[in-house]
Amino acid sequence: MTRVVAQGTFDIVHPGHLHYLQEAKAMGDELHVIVARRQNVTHKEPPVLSNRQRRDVIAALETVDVAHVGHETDIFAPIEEIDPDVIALGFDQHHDADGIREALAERGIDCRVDRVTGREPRYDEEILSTGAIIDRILEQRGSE
Ligand SMILES: Cc1cc2nc3c(=O)[nH]c(=O)nc-3n(C[C@H](O)[C@H](O)[C@H](O)COP(=O)(O)O)c2cc1C
Ligand SMILES: Nc1ncnc2c1ncn2[C@@H]1O[C@H](COP(=O)(O)OP(=O)(O)OP(=O)(O)O)[C@@H](O)[C@H]1O
Repeated sequence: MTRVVAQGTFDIVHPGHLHYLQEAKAMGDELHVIVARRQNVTHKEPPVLSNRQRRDVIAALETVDVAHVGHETDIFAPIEEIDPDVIALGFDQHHDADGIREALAERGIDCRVDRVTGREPRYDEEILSTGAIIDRILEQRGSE
């Protein structure tokens, strides 16, 4: 049984997220998803939706076996608990795969780190970024 971990913010789910989670699931048999805590999303605008709401939506997806709200301070604490065989990084996740491999080795966690592919829009109106969906909302509703 191969256990895979995926992670991200997942604020307003879109088909790019579905692609990521499907590819991550295809790397093994059981998919766990760590949903980033709002306080740890510091490299972009923090999510609009709460930790729990984002976790609950991800948990309801068919590809996902278990969804967890991430740890407050130590991103490797849930990894130690889940004990995955593979960590699937998203195509544009800012984390450095080698840095993660080093941190895993220091903690004695035996786990592969792979990156999944990105997905391009399949039609004109398809929006594959939460930030772009929020921009569209502000554009269309912001002045109401
Ligand atoms: C292996 C791994 C484990 C993570 N675990 C946590 C965690 O426990 N808690 C958390 O808040 N964020 C965690 N994160 C960070 C977020 O999932 C995420 O990468 C970032 O904060 C959100 O940015 P993104 O949606 O652009 O990837 C983890 C990231 C990685 C790569
Ligand atoms: N178009 C896409 N194709 C493949 N994976 C994607 C796509 N969009 C997002 N992902 C993946 O989903 C995971 C979570 O992404 P995240 O929650 O940061 O969404 P986002 O839409 O990229 O957000 P934002 O637009 O605010 O940067 C990341 O690993 C990311 O690589």
